[in-house]
Amino acid sequence: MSLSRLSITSFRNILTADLNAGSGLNLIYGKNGSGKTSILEAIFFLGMGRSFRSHLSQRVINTDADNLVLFAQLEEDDEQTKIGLRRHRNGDIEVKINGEKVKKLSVLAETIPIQVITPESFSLLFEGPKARRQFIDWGAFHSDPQFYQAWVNTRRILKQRNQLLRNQASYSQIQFWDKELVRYAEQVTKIRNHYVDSLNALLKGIIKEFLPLVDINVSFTRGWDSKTEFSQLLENQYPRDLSTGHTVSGPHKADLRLRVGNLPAQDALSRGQLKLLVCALRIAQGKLLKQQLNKNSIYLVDDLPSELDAQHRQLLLKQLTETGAQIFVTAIEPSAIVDSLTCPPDRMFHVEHGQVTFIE
Ligand SMILES: Nc1ncnc2c1ncn2[C@@H]1O[C@H](COP(=O)(O)OP(=O)(O)OP(=O)(O)O)[C@@H](O)[C@H]1O
Repeated sequence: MSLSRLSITSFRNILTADLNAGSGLNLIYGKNGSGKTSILEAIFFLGMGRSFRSHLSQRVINTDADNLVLFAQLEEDDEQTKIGLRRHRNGDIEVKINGEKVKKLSVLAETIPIQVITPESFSLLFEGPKARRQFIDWGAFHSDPQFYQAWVNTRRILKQRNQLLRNQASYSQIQFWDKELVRYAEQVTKIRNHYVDSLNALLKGIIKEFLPLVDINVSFTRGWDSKTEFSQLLENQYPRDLSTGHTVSGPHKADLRLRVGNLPAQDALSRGQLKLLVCALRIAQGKLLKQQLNKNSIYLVDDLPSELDAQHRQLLLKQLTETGAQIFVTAIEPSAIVDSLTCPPDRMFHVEHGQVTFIE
């Protein structure tokens, strides 16, 4: 899977741009504020219907426009897929795949599996468990078709349960929902657990190359005490849930634990090492998807050179290119990437004041 054509209209400072991308490494370079990240953000927006930089999607629409328009042509084997997206300032979003209107944005994510590595990717480790859970769920979503609906159902029931708790409902009223909650929560947990197990096998090899001297351990925690059945836990914790007004433990608290010896990874590793660990996690995800579904991810790597020395830059680019996936990399100076590659980039684009130029 690769994106052969990308057309951007009224996205941040890009008024119009047309890129014919290569199926390998695409280098996007330009000065600060020129619009490099905006190109990656536009690709991400096409895959997710939202930005990776801002929760407020209207912020990505160019200040002088009412809506933004994105179009992409994807190639997989001999098949072509055309995706069009229009996002209005009032929040309306229209998506078409091969001319057909699409209602659920999850169809976009299924069509374009996207991996993002940005200088902010550390948040995967530093922020609360939400970002790490999203990391697991990206893989669970792609690797098991049952996951999405099971997770949607879990969240829906949790919401209803929490509403009842806030209304001081009796345990017998809550119990009705708990039966269904347990069923979906167990399904979600099983898929997540299985996914992290499969990922670990690949991850070990990648981490060994990136951080050979560090003993990193990655494990899955399901969101409640490992010795107690979920149904029992819900019953035991009812008084506490009632007093807090929400379900304290459950699959919505699942996490990925990253440890170096006895310490959390963020306390034991330098910033550069943390960046490499995040990259290793993302590369492992891409490789696993390729193994499981023979589907390539698209990697968006913003400001790749930052925080990395020349040796690790080289190593990261080697690992990324070896995945066989299409890669979009940004840098201020092209030499920061070109000098770390064993062969020239597939395509190069220069960005200046939102204008994108293909460099022959
Ligand atoms: N909605 C918008 N409308 C118009 N311009 C915008 C909008 N949002 C952001 N910008 C501008 O678009 C520019 C593009 O920023 P972007 O982050 O893509 O640059 P960059 O090349 O990645 O820079 P850096 O190297 O500093 O990360 C910025 O100058 C920003 O002020």
